[in-house]
Amino acid sequence: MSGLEYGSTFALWRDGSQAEWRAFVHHPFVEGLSDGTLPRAAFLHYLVQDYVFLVHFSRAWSLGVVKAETLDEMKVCAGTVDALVNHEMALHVETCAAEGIGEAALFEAPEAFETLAYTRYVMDAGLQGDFLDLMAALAPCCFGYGEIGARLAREAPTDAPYRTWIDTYNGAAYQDAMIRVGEMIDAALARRLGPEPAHAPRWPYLQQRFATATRLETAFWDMGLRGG
Ligand SMILES: Cc1ncc(C[n+]2csc(CCO)c2C)c(N)n1
Repeated sequence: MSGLEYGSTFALWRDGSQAEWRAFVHHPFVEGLSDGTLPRAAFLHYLVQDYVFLVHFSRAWSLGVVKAETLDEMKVCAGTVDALVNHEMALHVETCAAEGIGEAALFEAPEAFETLAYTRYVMDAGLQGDFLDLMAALAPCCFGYGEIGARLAREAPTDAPYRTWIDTYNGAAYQDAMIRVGEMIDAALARRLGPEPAHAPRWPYLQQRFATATRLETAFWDMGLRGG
């Protein structure tokens, strides 16, 4: 991958956190999704926690609407909230329903510390900081799953047991939405930091937020594996 699929800011952030990024996108949990060796119990444990994660992530994207400075930023953030609460969580609800776990149980699921740490870190980035701090903390989730979905769609066998998960994140709807998020983030940085955002004094702080959120993604996979 050239790293430019989701915009130039993401490419810079990813290059600035290479070790953390690799640990996230090549995690054993991801390789298990690809070759089908991931235990079903680990997948379901992950999926229940991911539902809780998405509830709080929707709140964080809603904060993006509050912190936005342009209508385009509001549109992308509001569109992501809509996609999450009205569409994306359906993958979780349907897969869990097939295993006898209802939506009320999902909503009530006790939150793992890893879920709590990651979602509240992102929320705090947005509350303490501004729109850019929030986007730096949200970016690994968007582009990481986009990258993983695209790679696994190429590498995994067509009849892989976790194909529905893979196809969801490799799907055109998801990939197009992430491209749009990447464009919006590039414009948001240019607007606030000028044409060379990486030279701005606060760039290292944004890079650090991206790195921390990436480490929290890795911890989330670790938590999934322990549930197996
Ligand atoms: C732990 C975890 N990280 C990332 C995603 C993927 N994701 C969650 S919210 C969102 C934004 C727009 O849809 C994306 C891409 C996930 N499901 N679970």
